[in-house]
Amino acid sequence: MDSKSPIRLPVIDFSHLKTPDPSDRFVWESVRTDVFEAFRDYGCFEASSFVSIDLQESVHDALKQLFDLPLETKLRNTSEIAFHGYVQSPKVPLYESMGIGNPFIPENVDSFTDLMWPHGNPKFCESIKAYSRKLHELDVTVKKMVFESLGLENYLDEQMQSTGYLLKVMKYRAPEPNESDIGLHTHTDTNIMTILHQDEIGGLEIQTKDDEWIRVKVSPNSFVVVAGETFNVWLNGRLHVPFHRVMMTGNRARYSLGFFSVKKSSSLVKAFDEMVDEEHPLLFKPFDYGEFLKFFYKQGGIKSKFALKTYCGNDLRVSNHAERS
Ligand SMILES: O=C(O)CCC(=O)C(=O)O
Ligand SMILES: [Fe+2]
Repeated sequence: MDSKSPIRLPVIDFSHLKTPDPSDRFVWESVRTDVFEAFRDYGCFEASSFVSIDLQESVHDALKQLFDLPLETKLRNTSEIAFHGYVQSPKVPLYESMGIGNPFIPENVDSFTDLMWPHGNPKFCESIKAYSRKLHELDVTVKKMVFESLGLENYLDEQMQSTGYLLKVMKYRAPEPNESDIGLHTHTDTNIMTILHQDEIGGLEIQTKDDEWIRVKVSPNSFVVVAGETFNVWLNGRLHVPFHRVMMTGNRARYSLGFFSVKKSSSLVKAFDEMVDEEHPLLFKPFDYGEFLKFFYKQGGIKSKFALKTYCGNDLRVSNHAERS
């Protein structure tokens, strides 16, 4: 048996939740408990049954069509914001990605589609729009559940106002026989939260608190929801933020998709006051997200494993010592 297969991420069924604010409190509260415990213990979970298999399939067809476009067409997708444009880098030779900012705004998907297909591609456009609406709904639902679990619901609206979104679509080609099988290096996500979906090739691996790697089971109908560093700063360390990576196997290309919620640049990230007390001393000093990203990319971006701790970690030993002296 594969040494990475015995443990599985918690699987949470979202099919009984009709809307983000359901009338059935019992279902809501039981899913909410599962979500919070999964984030606390694993930093992630599989959310099943949130979109239909038909929609998943049409989005995956759309991705293949997109990455099959000629390179010069893909390069038209440019942006000053990291990962919003076309990305291909010798640091991650198997990897290629493109991004659509705030994709639940229909005009943003329209202009991306026009850029790639000047004669139009209504099927691509409509399936990405429908998908983004669902992912946005899942994002809000999960955050509302985590905030409610800690009595922080009053912060939700304010935090949503200062959040931007990125739909990042990714292709990993199969490695040549002499190449490394690393699709994406071990990293944590520095943003608030990420919702991932991978196709049937698989390869996403998540590290547990006990440093064991779990190879995420492929499922056509589920997403992996991953807690990011920013979320953990707000909650002053109450979540686990998992290391993860992509390892390629076999000889077929892998397609995946990530819906990233990101604190807007030039907004302050700091722990909520209620999360800091004697038992939970402040772990991270308040910081500006845009400034942190500049530091992060200077350090080599995705390869710098403990970037946030290095940037703004509160060295408790030092501050305790300072208080004493
Ligand atoms: O492709 C994947 O499944 C993972 C991507 C990822 O972790 C990231 O872009 O941060
Ligand atoms: Fe990631």
